[in-house]
Amino acid sequence: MSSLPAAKKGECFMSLVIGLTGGIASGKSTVAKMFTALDIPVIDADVIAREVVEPGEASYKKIIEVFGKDIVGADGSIDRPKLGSIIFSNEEKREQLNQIVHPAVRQRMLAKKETYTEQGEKCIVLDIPLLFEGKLASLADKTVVVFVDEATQLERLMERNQLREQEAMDRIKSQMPLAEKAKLADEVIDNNHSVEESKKQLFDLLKKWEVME
Ligand SMILES: CC(C)(COP(=O)(O)OP(=O)(O)OC[C@H]1O[C@@H](n2cnc3c(N)ncnc32)[C@H](O)[C@@H]1O)[C@@H](O)C(=O)NCCC(=O)NCCS
Ligand SMILES: Nc1ncnc2c1ncn2[C@@H]1O[C@H](COP(=O)(O)OP(=O)(O)OP(=O)(O)O)[C@@H](O)[C@H]1O
Repeated sequence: MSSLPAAKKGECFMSLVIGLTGGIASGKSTVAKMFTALDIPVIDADVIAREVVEPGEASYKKIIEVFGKDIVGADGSIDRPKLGSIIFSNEEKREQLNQIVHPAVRQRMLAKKETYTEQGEKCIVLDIPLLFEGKLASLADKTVVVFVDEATQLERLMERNQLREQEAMDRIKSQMPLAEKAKLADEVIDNNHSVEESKKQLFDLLKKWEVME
């Protein structure tokens, strides 16, 4: 099985843009890797959100203005665990951070998407945890939610990030409930079971959308 080849230069062509979303630790990155393995480009909002707050970036300076110098670690970069512990338990602070970071993320994601479209990619994935919260669904032709029930989400999040239950619940509650996201999506991948089962669901979808043979 393989993904279809990119269009030739100059060929009249539209990319299928898939918005991949879900909740924290629901399995977006796990599914994103399946796209990458098919040579389908994935633009990851979490990666870009790290890039735009590197020292020297405009968002880095704004974060220090709002959250103070204490938010900078010994190496000069933003202390992410510290910033996380502030914003996941305080909605007002979270909103302040979102207002600094999200416009920069959106701009950089759009530029990358444009580049892939110009290269003639048949399918492009935007991996955006806050696709619905940030009203970004219009960037995609199709939306896919990676779904897990809350107990599984909590267990996987605590395990992966070594968090206590309350800290993990704060992070889960800082996002739109996954069941609501599932209702808004075009398609849902049920990731409560094995990774192989999720892969099968993804492949069925890609065949339906004629991205895969
Ligand atoms: C708070 C920060 C410093 C914590 O960094 P950390 O390295 O611990 O986590 P990471 O960035 O890998 O995010 C992990 C997950 O947390 C969730 N998350 C991150 N930011 C937010 C937010 N503002 N609101 C709700 N959920 C969020 C997402 O599901 C994300 O996949 C960081 O997440 C951040 O800068 N967030 C603001 C930017 C943002 O909204 N990023 C999400 C994609 S645009
Ligand atoms: N089907 C599965 N079975 C068991 N473990 C899984 C499954 N899918 C994902 N995981 C594990 O659950 C954790 C969360 O998965 P992943 O990192 O893909 O989620 P995510 O949605 O990208 O998270 P985040 O939004 O926080 O970046 C990881 O430790 C991953 O290995």
